Amino acid sequence: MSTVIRSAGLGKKYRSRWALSDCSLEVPSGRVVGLVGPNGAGKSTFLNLAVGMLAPSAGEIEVLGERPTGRSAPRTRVGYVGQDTPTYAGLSVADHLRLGAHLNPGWDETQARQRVARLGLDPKQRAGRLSGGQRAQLALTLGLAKRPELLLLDEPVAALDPLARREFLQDLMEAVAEQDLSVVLSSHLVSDVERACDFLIVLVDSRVQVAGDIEELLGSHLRLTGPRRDPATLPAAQEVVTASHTDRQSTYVVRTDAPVLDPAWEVSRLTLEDLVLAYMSRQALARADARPSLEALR
Ligand SMILES: Nc1ncnc2c1ncn2[C@@H]1O[C@H](COP(=O)(O)OP(=O)(O)OP(=O)(O)O)[C@@H](O)[C@H]1O
Repeated sequence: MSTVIRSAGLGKKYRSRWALSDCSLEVPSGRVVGLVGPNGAGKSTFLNLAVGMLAPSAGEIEVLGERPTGRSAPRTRVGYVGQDTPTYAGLSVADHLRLGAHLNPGWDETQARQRVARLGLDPKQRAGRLSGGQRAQLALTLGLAKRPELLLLDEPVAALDPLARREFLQDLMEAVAEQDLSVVLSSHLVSDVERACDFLIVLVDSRVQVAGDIEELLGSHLRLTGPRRDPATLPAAQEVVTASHTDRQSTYVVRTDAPVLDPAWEVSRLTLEDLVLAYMSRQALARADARPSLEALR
């Protein structure tokens, strides 16, 4: 398996506050990676470090085998579309395509033109006169036509209407299949991740909570419901992600590779949303310093 992003102990600090801390990851190539987390979790910070717009305060990051801020940074091999869908207000759609062709050795003119036509964007229209969603589409078109090996997208679909969003994710999956492309996209929407992604990173409070192949993660997480039970009595092979209790009943989300043999438990699988929410609420509990003791969670 080759790796497109590798980070070890990566961190970024603003004054005394860590925007990203202790991030150690290996992102495999040829995947569409969903980077999910609440506002302020550190998603943009991670993407900015990967594209070389920020330098780490701690640890290191390699993208396509190179340091993103170094001399041999793979700038032409990495596409990036930021949250603010960067376009030049005074330039027309056609000007943007010309600029893209000028700046990028691997520029795919046909793809860019076809996409602009399919989206119904007027080549003569200035970017400043496009709607927010149209500007986002233009920025995404530029990102794809660059034909990067790795495409980093920060909230790419936030400004798009539901149909446009679905079509864009479809385009992305086709590009991955046809162009030998890897993608990391940040999103608040688990439904988008579910539709397009096969690898998940959950980031909360500047820390990676869980990362891995989505099918494997869904296969190794279970919900156990049964008679009320203290977490200390669970087998060591069952890592507790979340726990909640009523007077008589306990519900755990556990990570385990071993089968659950205890007949007292009703065992069920998680949806991707359940999984993401479990890791988010675990971190929220840790933040509130409410360890999952039976009393605290009553
Ligand atoms: N330039 C900056 N100066 C100071 N703090 C910053 C700066 N940029 C980001 N931060 C802080 O770093 C943390 C992580 O921010 P980041 O933008 O990476 O989060 P995010 O997960 O992308 O959030 P969102 O989903 O809202 O875009 C936040 O607490 C934010 O306030």
